[in-house]
Amino acid sequence: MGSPVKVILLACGSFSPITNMHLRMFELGRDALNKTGRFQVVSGVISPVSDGYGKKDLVPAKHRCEMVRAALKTSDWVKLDPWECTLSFWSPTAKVLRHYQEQYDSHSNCKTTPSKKRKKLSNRSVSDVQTNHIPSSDTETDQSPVVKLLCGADLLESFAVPGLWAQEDIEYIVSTHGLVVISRVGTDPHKFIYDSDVLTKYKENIVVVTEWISNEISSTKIRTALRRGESVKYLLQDGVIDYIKQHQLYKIPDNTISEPGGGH
Ligand SMILES: Nc1ncnc2c1ncn2[C@@H]1O[C@H](COP(=O)(O)OP(=O)(O)OP(=O)(O)O)[C@@H](O)[C@H]1O
Ligand SMILES: NC(=O)c1ccc[n+]([C@@H]2O[C@H](COP(=O)(O)O)[C@@H](O)[C@H]2O)c1
Repeated sequence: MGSPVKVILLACGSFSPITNMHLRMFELGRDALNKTGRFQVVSGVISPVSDGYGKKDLVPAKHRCEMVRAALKTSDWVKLDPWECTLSFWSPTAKVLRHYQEQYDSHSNCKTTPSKKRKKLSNRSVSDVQTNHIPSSDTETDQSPVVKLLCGADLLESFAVPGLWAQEDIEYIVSTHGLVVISRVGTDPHKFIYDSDVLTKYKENIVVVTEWISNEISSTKIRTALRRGESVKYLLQDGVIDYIKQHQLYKIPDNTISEPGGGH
């Protein structure tokens, strides 16, 4: 077997706030890909969504980035990339993946001596990616890593929500990049892939990882606990909890608490 294809795992999401489950996703994804022997995960990247996404309870990007930075103090291979969230407008995930792939391709090209012709991953044919084509010639072994989307099975299943994803974006993501999907309570990613023609067509590019130690840590539940003044210790990194306390995030603003006997 040739040398494994290098992979960068990219997680896109709100991260409002980043939880221990987000961090665990990276460990599960890296283990699963490396164990196949076909891939070698070289790094992980967290790309928080822009404030322009406008989702409820999305605290400003600067806070979400600081919380990600605090959480990643315990990781030596996952990094924050603030590019997406410094934009004022929302970018579809396909565009985010393409951006990062181009960044890594151009970075790798800069490091290559002119005599070495590098085949750009973005120019790879779909069939190369589909079959996880392992390069054999000297000129090909030096390829830049492939950026794969690391996500929970709920995000995969959101592909079926009418109007949420463009069909060409789904096809681009799964054919050119590939997905690493972490199972989540209440989801059935294998059935979901079976039910979708496009996901079945590119199923070789989708790695489903079963989280046997299932837990339902979600940012939504963390925000609910914080709003109610309940402890979130051991669900978030301590540095993230400190940051939330310091900046008083996820509290009900005083002016929304009803006056006794009055409206808002
Ligand atoms: N408990 C979990 N198990 C598996 N995947 C998860 C889990 N929590 C989050 N993820 C994944 O992390 C990624 C980033 O998600 P996001 O920041 O939107 O988190 P979330 O907890 O789902 O947020 P929210 O509760 O605010 O909707 C998504 O791909 C999501 O599926
Ligand atoms: N059409 C799209 O590209 C599309 C649609 C919905 C969510 N997303 C992304 O999924 C991630 C998670 O979003 P939610 O927190 O709404 O589940 C975000 O990064 C968001 O940008 C992308």
